[in-house]
Amino acid sequence: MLTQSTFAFIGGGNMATALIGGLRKRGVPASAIQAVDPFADARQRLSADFGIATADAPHAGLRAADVLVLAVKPQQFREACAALAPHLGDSLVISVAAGIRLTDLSRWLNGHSRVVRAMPNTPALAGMGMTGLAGPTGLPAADRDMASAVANAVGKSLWVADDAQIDAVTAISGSGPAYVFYFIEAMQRAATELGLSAEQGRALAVETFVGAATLAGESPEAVSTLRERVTSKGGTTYAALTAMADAGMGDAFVRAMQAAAARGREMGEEFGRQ
Ligand SMILES: NC(=O)C1=CN([C@@H]2O[C@H](COP(=O)(O)OP(=O)(O)OC[C@H]3O[C@@H](n4cnc5c(N)ncnc54)[C@H](OP(=O)(O)O)[C@@H]3O)[C@@H](O)[C@H]2O)C=CC1
Ligand SMILES: O=C(O)[C@@H]1CCC=N1
Repeated sequence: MLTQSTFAFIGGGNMATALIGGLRKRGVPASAIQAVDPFADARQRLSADFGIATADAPHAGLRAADVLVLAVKPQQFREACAALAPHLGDSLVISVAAGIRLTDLSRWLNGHSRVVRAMPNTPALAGMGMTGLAGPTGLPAADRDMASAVANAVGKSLWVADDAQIDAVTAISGSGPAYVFYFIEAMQRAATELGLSAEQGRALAVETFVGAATLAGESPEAVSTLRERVTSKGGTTYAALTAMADAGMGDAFVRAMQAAAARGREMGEEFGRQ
């Protein structure tokens, strides 16, 4: 499916780079991918890394794209749609922007209905992304399959029932890598305070995340059971988890994700009002 199709990216930053890299790895030829970005450095990097054609503004050639991926910042989104609209053909349009609602995306593209809202994450750069997807009622099955295939080129994906749930996906897995990095940083700091080097701390923390996440992914057991199995009675893990509970970390963590989801909804209002 992917190798028979043509792709255009509007915005050539982090997310576009991850997705273009994934498509190339899946065998999509460079000649089937193009990108638009006003930033000369971004264009140069994309041509050097992937050998794809780039342009500084939307143009008639975009009509030929089977799939158009909108990967600009939410603040730049409406303007990017306005510039794209005169050159939009019948492409499937996939937006990866946080907060931007499907109804606004469609409205800004003059009622275009072949639209999908996607929320990937930066592990996509390592081919281990997780992407949430939502589409309008009546989205053709072929468009759903294509959006899944694009997302799966950089990892895994799941569909949610409606657009609003993408704000929840954003709070959990879209922003999620930052929470993991935050914990790795804290573990690294603790390691140095406990007499290990920063490099040793990083290696221990990273491998622990990789190992624990792999175990949780492979095991049919509840995650709480996996946690309990580490926690020997009266032992070190119990001491650590008690300190975390005393500090209210679990609740604080849930509140943090509620704040992220609320910000996503707020961005939808803020940028969708225009
Ligand atoms: N980073 C992340 O973890 C995730 C990000 N996202 C979403 O992905 C989107 C892109 O994020 P990211 O890749 O990190 O951002 P970047 O800033 O890396 O990339 C955006 C690029 O788009 C360019 N641009 C600005 N205006 C236009 C325009 N009108 N037409 C074409 N290109 C334009 C920017 O140029 P310039 O720099 O000159 O403005 C920049 O090069 C955002 O909407 C974000 O919400 C989704 C999931 C995760
Ligand atoms: O912080 C943000 O708004 C974007 C969306 C998910 C990750 N980064």
